[in-house]
Amino acid sequence: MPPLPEILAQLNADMRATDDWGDVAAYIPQLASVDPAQFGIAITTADGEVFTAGDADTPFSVQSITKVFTLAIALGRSGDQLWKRVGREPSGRAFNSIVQLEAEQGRPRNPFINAGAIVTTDEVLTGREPRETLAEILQFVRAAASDDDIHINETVAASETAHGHRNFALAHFLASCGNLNNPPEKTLGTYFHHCAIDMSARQLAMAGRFLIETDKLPRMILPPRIRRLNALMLTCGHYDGSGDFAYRVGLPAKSGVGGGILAIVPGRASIAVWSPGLNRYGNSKKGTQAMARLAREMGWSIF
Ligand SMILES: NC(=O)CC[C@H](N)C(=O)O
Repeated sequence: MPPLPEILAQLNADMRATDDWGDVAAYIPQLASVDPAQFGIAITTADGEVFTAGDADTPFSVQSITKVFTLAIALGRSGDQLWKRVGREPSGRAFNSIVQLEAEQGRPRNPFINAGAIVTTDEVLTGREPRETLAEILQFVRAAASDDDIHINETVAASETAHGHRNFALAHFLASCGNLNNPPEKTLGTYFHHCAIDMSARQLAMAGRFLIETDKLPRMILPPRIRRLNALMLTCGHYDGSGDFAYRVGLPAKSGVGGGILAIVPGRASIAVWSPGLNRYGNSKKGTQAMARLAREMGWSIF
């Protein structure tokens, strides 16, 4: 097998060789105006090595990938009590589905679809102000990445709020079912802001290290919880494309509508890939292709 830097350089070249980049998210202008023809990848290993290729230092909107960090904090705060409010089954529906939430009386299917992440955000927010909650989330992400240069993009957050009709519908429905502790506007404001964190692929791969489960790195959460977060990423991390991603790649992973994907190779590595064009499930098109090839070439599938 060629060394990892060579594999990444070849992957980067091959991803750029075709122009089927997919379509960027169009629901807010800040994402709609991103050039789809970009690709970056970063890998951090349990041994502390970092490998990158392509646009690995370009910041992008991590969006739903922050749901992993919020869930880790919510579980740290509330433990298994959280599961009274949100389930842990794959949704088989779009990430912003309204119909499923009604059919299931306001208990979202899992913490990685929008309704579920609104609930975990609400849980972390309970008893605090949005400012403190966002500071806690940012602090967690920065500590995980060993990098203080990670920030919330206020323009993206404002735009999410201005265009967030569907998320408002989900939050109000949750409130009507008694599954929101805070006013919908307050919880959503916090949710929109943590989704609006910008990171590069390098920063995201670094931030994912706490999910690797190894004695070689500082521990941020307990091993049983790491395993459970990984299980949820595998089964629910790509919305209604989760089965397809598990089939093609075979790694626990979480995607965001900004075109990022964070994948974990248990015991070995954290991988972040970014390419803003999306496939029909709203997951990065080239990012998924690249992950599939990398996992195959490195023999990294967990199966
Ligand atoms: N899939 C995503 O990344 C969705 C996150 C986005 N902020 C939303 O709420 O719609």
